Amino acid sequence: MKQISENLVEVSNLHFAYGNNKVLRGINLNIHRGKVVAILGVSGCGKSTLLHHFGGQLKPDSGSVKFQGQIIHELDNTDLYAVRREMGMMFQVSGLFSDLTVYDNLAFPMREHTDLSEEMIHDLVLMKLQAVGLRNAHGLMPKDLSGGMERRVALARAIALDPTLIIYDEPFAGLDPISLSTIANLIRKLNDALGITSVVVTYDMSESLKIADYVYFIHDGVVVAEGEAADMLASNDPIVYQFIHAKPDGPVAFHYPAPPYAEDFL
Ligand SMILES: Nc1ncnc2c1ncn2[C@@H]1O[C@H](COP(=O)(O)OP(=O)(O)OP(=O)(O)O)[C@@H](O)[C@H]1O
Repeated sequence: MKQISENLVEVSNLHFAYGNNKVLRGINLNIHRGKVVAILGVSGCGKSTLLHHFGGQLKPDSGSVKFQGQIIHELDNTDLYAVRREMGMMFQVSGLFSDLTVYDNLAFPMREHTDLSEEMIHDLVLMKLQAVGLRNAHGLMPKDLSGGMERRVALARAIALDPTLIIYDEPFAGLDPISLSTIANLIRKLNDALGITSVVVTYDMSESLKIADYVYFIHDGVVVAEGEAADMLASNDPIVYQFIHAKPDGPVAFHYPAPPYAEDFL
């Protein structure tokens, strides 16, 4: 019998460069089934680039990403398509269709990817909206939603096809503190209620540490620290401390790598 690994996703020694810009320099991390895992790092450290390897939009220069034991970059189109269906995604930009109601935005992936009847889709759409507290907003257009509501609809759409994994890319960006807390709590609640696995990629340390089980800190294309969220909050590790307390000075350099300053003067 095939043994099911505890890890839903395994990233091994992942390297990737855009031309000469080496963004990922040997990332190693695992996403445990059933957990909320946060991947934290400052803007531009390569978080989105890493995520694009999960769905096979980018191919590694070396190393691999495995999803349920399958090496993503070795899959043919049919298998890659099947894997992507198991991954729900929610991005900072909601990506809702502006000319469709909330209901139709949610029904869209179901109509597109399943043979379910309209009656069944109706029940499922309302169930997903209920899960994010917006059942009665089904008739609204995206322009009528607040930023927080729009993010919740996007979340409902991310779970439309009952994914195994949900990937959140900067889910808290641009939200007021109350909406931000609502989204954070929903990420945790949905993860546990639906028995799924969640990856939250963000620069928002405080909110993600509140809801994550495990945390990876990324800097300069490698994992520089990792651990249980509760341990990270109490950690004296200088790198972790600098990240969590947003200190501009510390082991993580403020300056872009450069030769000594004096060398730039003639
Ligand atoms: N399509 C691309 N072509 C060339 N360079 C890119 C491309 N996408 C990203 N980069 C570069 O790769 C680096 C990492 O970008 P990435 O978007 O992965 O970081 P990030 O941590 O997700 O940042 P942010 O939070 O600001 O989105 C940056 O230096 C960026 O300029």
